[in-house]
Amino acid sequence: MSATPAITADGLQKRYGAVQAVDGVSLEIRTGEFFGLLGPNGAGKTTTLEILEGLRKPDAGRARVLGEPPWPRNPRLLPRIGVQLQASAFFDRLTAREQLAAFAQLYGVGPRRVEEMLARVGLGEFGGTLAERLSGGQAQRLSIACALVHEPELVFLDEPTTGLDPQARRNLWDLLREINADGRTVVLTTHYLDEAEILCDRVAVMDHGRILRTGAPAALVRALDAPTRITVPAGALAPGVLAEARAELDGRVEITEDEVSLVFSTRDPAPVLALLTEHGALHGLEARGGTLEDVFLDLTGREYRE
Ligand SMILES: Nc1ncnc2c1ncn2[C@@H]1O[C@H](COP(=O)(O)OP(=O)(O)OP(=O)(O)O)[C@@H](O)[C@H]1O
Repeated sequence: MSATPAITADGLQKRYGAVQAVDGVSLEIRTGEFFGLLGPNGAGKTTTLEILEGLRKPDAGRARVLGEPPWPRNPRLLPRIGVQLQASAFFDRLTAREQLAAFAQLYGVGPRRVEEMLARVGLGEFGGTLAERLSGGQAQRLSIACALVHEPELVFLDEPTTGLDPQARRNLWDLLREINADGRTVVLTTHYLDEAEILCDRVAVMDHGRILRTGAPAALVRALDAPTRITVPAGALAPGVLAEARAELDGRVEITEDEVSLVFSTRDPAPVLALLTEHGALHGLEARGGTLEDVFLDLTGREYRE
């Protein structure tokens, strides 16, 4: 990883009428990093991305992308960055191959690269299919191929997996990982917590136009010091044992039971595990630490809604 950041932003602002869409965003994205802007709908992720892509002028603040100002539209940057357009922006009545070839031509890239890219994104057999006939996942792959056809160092992706079924999302995650493993810096926006957690080296958690926290997903979760939830099937402990445990662990462990589950919530799981082991109640045990959902709740005081 090079020491020069791929992107820096300082105090970015953007207002649309009464809406302050971006409200003082500062960030630094390292070269080679897989970076996520994470937040609920309307958090200002797309607007921030568009400023970094050079598609929108900020009202205030300063951005540098690969050492260059992205605005006004900077011709030195265009060959070095890839911007994934929404699938709906495809030209009408073109096949997947023709669509990609049109992008390749814009960048002066030859036809061999078009075939390579089709294969690379798993569309090798669909080159002759009309873009409008592709499935949601295939269309996303084609739009990613269009963003990559000129081999950019830095790729911007705006909610690349929105609307896809779980299998298609997983397949696309594999592709995105490969793109990053090639050495490219990847910046994506997402409102999916699991996606951010699984893919991103670091995320910026956004809400109401501001970045609330930036860090590696695991580090953000750890810093929260959220309790561990240990769950076993309801009835795993006899009522007498449970009553005794409640008395003994009072103040250290919160114990709740409904018809389905017996749940222990604690920052000190050892005595709970010892108790369950002693009573042969480990069958079906699940343990879960905090998640980015807890981080969001902690930062905003409200539940995260995708
Ligand atoms: N062109 C525009 N004109 C007016 N308001 C806009 C425009 N674009 C975005 N907004 C508003 O600015 C705010 C931030 O929008 P933005 O699209 O950046 O958020 P987002 O986090 O990407 O959300 P989403 O996932 O819904 O796209 C929202 O309140 C949105 O309604």
